[in-house]
Amino acid sequence: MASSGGISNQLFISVQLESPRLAELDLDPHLFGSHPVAGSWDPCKALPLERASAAVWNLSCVVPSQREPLDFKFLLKQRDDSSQCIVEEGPNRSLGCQSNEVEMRTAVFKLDEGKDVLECKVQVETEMLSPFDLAASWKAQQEYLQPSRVRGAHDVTINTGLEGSAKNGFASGLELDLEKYVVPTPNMGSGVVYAANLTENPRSLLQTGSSSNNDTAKDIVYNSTKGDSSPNHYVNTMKGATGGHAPSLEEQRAMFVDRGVGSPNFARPTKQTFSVSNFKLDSEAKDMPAAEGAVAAAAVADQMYGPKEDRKLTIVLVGLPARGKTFTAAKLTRYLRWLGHETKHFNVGKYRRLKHGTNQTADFFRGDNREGVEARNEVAALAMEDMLSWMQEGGQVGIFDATNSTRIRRNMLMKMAEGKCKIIFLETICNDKDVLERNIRLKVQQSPDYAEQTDFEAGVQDFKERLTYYEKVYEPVEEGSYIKMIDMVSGKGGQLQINGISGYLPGRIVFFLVNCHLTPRPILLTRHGESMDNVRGRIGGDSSLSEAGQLYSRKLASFVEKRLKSERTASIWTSTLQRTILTAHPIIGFPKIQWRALDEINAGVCDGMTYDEIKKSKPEEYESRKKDKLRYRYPRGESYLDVIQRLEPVIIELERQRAPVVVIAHQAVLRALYAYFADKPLEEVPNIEIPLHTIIEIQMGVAGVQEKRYKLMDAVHPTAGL
Ligand SMILES: Nc1ncnc2c1ncn2[C@@H]1O[C@H](COP(=O)(O)OP(=O)(O)O)[C@@H](O)[C@H]1O
Ligand SMILES: O=P(O)(O)OC[C@H]1O[C@@](CO)(OP(=O)(O)O)[C@@H](O)[C@@H]1O
Repeated sequence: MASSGGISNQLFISVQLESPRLAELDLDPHLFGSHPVAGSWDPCKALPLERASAAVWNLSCVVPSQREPLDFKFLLKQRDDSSQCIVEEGPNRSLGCQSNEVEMRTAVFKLDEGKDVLECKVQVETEMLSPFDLAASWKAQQEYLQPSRVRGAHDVTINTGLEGSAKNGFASGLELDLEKYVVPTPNMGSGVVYAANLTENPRSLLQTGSSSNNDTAKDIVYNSTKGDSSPNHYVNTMKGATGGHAPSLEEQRAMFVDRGVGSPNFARPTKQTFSVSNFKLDSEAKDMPAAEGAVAAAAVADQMYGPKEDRKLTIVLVGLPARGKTFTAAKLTRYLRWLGHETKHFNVGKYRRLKHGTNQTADFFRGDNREGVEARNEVAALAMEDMLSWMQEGGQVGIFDATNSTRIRRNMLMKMAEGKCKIIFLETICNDKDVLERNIRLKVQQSPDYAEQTDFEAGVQDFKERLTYYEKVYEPVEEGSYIKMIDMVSGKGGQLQINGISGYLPGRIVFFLVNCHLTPRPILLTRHGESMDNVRGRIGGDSSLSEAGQLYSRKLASFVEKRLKSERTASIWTSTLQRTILTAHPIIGFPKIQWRALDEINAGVCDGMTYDEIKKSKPEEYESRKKDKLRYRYPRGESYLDVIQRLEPVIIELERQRAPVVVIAHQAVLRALYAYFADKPLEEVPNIEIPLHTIIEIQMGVAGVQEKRYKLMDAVHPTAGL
């Protein structure tokens, strides 16, 4: 199978059927065939062609590249009675699924019990395309509202037309008001938490008790129930944290599995340093990279050849206030943690608030207020010290979040980091007045600095004054290695400039940032409808849907239609397994894209077995998985870590998309995707609850990520494993 970067190519099929008589006879052409996408030879599930002009009907669809040829035929349905089908004469049409082809055989239909013959001109083209090509093609069509072609192929137009649900007996009985289906969210909560509140707690300040105040100190409570007095045991209950999670003990302690990218710790944080000799000596299984392939290979190379300071990385944010520094820092932290890098976000503002209180007026930030400048430099140095100590204890990537807007400040940081870690400056620049105005208002709403300001407009005024003081002394970065994000969110000619960036991890960071944006849109995550294997308690496989699963597919179609009715465009992503394709089938009007990367965790030799059968016939496998479900790899199959690795392109593409996306996938895969959005530690991934017949809506917004859940129906057979 052809693939690029872990994404399998797809066979794009474009069909045209032409006859002036079809419309006269009130006949609608359809296509049905051997693949589930084409209805598995079930005339009820045949794909309708869309009328392009008086005599021409079109259909484009996508099937995964496969070994078996795709057999199909045309059939005609009477417009007012779709149960009356006329199948075309002659042998099945057959498409080899690996190449580009064109077929032109005329379709012949016998009408009126053979007394009349209808001939239609047919053109069938196939082409191998990547999911990216397809998404680009769809986007182009939406933007220009005219047919576009990507590498010569037509647009993706699947299940278009207004028949569909009601006509095919797909009525779902869904309530008009979707709010009726909302259920509580167990994790993220529906409120947005100001990202700075979730950053590292200032251990130097808390340990020495040098806090002079205040609200912030009051809000950081010692979690005595855990009986541990280390600074990591402070639970943040800051104002505004409505349902978001402060890093828990487990999260902070989470055994981050190094997926081996540019860091010295292979299996867990440890004070040991790495050398070629201890690499050889300590190469027992547990010290080896948890993931294999290119990622691990890059890590081995880095570990063996890279100078020590290159293996620790600090991203130092630079920029005027309200330029999205904290927002970007939090997002990058989440991404790197999800990939398995031990990453921490240090926010100097949090240190300032703890040491100097939350009620500082703009005056405190004046460039000629010597006391103010010294106080700010002092807390920056404290945060940097904390970060460097943490790195010495095994941390890999530190994100240092402050304005750092003068050269003197940056020089101080570089000096402190010398010989300890590599520094990359990440400068966020925004010149768009509208975006700035929105950002300023968001900051005054969210920042603990204004929590006690009852007059909102007075807060805005004070913040604007603070901004002008910063502007007076601001020196854009021209030194060292840097990434500049310039007007990336305004949608008007934004760009990313980079200087002196090298190495695997910095490269990934650049790629991630270039794909991020702020366009609000929902991402809907759902498992497929209940499958026959779910009913039998069998894992893996490629079974079709149970009756309950089919009902869910219809409810989901109705939900998508209602939820996305005001959207200009959206896309439906499925895996290449038929339970997700069948679940997507009733959805009309949106392109559907199959991703191999969304296929369920490969259970290898256990595929098709029940958990009980595994326990009885492979007790050692059962026990190993129970002990370490995250790292356990099924023999000839995959581990959760493998799944996360192959999902990275999916995450990047979800970040890049500006339109809503509906992801119909599987339990393990959705656990991994959800963990990214909910910032869950890797150790928790294999046990995250992803119930059947429930939609998890992730709202990507200007203030961060929010979650909402809709339960459309009960799951009959629970399918959580081991
Ligand atoms: N690259 C960016 N450019 C401009 N605004 C951004 C960017 N990224 C995020 N934002 C927006 O800026 C708002 C304020 O961001 P924040 O991170 O608190 O600012 P800062 O830390 O720079 O003071 C965010 O809520 C977000 O909507
Ligand atoms: O990792 P565990 O908890 O076993 O969950 C993953 C399992 O979920 C299942 C259901 O048991 O997913 P799916 O519903 O997509 O079929 C299995 O196929 C898969 O092996």
